[in-house]
Amino acid sequence: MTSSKTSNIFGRLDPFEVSINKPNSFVSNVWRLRHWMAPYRWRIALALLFAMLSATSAVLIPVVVSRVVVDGILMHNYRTDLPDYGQTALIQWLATTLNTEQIIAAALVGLLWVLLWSGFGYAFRSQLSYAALLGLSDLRRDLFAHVEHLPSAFYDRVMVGQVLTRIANDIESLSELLTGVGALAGELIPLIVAVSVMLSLDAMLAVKLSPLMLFVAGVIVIFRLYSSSIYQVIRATLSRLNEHLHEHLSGIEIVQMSGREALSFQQYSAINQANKVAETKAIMAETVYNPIIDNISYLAIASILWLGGQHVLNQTTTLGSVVLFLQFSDMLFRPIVALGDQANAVFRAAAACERIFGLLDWKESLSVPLQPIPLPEGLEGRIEFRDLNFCYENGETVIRHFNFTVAPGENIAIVGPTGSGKTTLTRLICRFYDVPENSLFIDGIDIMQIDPAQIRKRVGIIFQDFHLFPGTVYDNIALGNPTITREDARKAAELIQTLDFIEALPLGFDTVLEDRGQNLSQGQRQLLAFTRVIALNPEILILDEATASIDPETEAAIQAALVKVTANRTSITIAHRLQTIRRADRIVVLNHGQLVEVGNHKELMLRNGFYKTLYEAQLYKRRRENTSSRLTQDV
Ligand SMILES: Nc1ncnc2c1ncn2[C@@H]1O[C@H](COP(=O)(O)OP(=O)(O)OP(=O)(O)O)[C@@H](O)[C@H]1O
Repeated sequence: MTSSKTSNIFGRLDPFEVSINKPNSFVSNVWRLRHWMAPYRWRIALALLFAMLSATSAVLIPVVVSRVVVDGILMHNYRTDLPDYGQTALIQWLATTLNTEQIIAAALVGLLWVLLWSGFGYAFRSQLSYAALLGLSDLRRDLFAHVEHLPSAFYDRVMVGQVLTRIANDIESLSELLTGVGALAGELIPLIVAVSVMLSLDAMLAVKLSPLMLFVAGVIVIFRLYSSSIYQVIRATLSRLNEHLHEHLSGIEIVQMSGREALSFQQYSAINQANKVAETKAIMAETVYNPIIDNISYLAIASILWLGGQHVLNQTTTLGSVVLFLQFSDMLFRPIVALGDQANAVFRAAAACERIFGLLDWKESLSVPLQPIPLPEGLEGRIEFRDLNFCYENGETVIRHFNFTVAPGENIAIVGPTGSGKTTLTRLICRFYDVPENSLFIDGIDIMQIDPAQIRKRVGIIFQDFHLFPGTVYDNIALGNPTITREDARKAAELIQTLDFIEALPLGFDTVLEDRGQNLSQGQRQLLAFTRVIALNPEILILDEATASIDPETEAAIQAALVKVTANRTSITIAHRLQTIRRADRIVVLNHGQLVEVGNHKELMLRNGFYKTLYEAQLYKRRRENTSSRLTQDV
């Protein structure tokens, strides 16, 4: 029995198609971030404590100036009914202790609060940024671990580049959000402290000023709603510009060969123009917005002088309190403006959260048996297809009623026109996809009852597009498998006749392969791919057109080595060039996913069927190519 394939929360949608317009999802997504931030909660708590201490110090600076210096020292108006948070007593004590004037003591205490304000502010920001960095680095690691285990079917639909940019860019957006929220907390705490001080000094004046704050908040909200749509267009056009650049530069030779430069230029210019229009709108909006915000703060100063002045004349407040209100005006507006400035980061983070968690929640996986049947120690290598039908996600059946048995140790070749299903068959044996139960067996065990990881340890495959990882030659042969020693790698290289070329490299097996083996020739890269699979010593070997890009001399060496490695080992070779598989025990001929003929080369040629037509067509094509290349050389 196998566990059923887990359904995903977005049905058939991809995580990158998920709309961000899901009410409440942002709040719940941000709330979910606590899972990654929780290990750093003490650091966050410490950061918040520093923020409070910084805010308190920030508020005490104006208190010293207004209540002690203006009201007390300059106006001699010591009103004990108004709070001064112990500053008058502290300054008087300091003046007596230092035997100095009160104004000097006030300046020293003011300096102390300035130093504490900046010191605690620095400690708050650094602790919070570090906590965000650690939490998001854990999230990035978890995301990578998750995408690494998503099955091939997922990557058939979603481009790898898309996953990469999502992991990089979306985490960056979250980082902006977390540090932005931290910065906001750093502004909001002084705001709260300032408002409570203002209410305790002159509640009426504070209430009279509140409509102005609401007006500022309204202006900011309207502006940010308008600008967010512009910034969305800017982001979309920028990423399309990048995509266009990437696609056209990576295929620059094809673009130039097919004379597509002008068309490509036109397309790029059109997106660039759309970006320019949006950027211009953004510049216009910002140039109107910034002076408005600046002028609003002057309006606040004027309102405080006007309303506060009346209170001073009525003797309901002191001059020092008005000075304090003036000093606080910046503290009141800065958080509201900062909140507006963070709006874009919040919109970006909302989309990023949606995609990150959409990807993390993507539960697509291969069916894994609850109690897998272990593969026997020494695998015979019998592969049995019983009326196998298979279709990819798009629903079209690509393998139809396929019945065939590969005997232990047999060397099979699969041939057929392009798109006939050759590669698909080999991918099914490697269990990159789920197949219907009781349709594919290895050594008599239904492949759906075997743990996929087990299968991949016992089946070696050389893909058409083999992949070399950053690292040394040895790293690329062993691929982190601790059971493959250097000696194994050496033996494999010897068998496949790659030892000479590896030892000729500057550091032999320790030579670092730059940029996916760009410092090797195509043939050398393919030889390494062969060495890798032979070092693994798999019981079943699959070769997908693996000799396609090797020069005749290297190919001859490989063919000789292959005779050795395929002896007494089940092997399946997909080869487009039919001359290379003439020695196969049996050749399976596929057409439109169906088995049309089976037999060895001789038998199939005698049958005068589909294989013979394919073979002769290829021979004819090859002769024509050779003739035309000879003619070109003669000319
Ligand atoms: N990942 C995929 N998702 C959807 N359809 C696919 C996928 N891979 C292959 N196909 C389709 O399945 C069919 C068989 O493809 P397959 O690659 O197995 O053929 P092939 O015989 O190996 O072709 P070629 O000789 O060109 O490599 C084709 O119609 C192809 O378009």
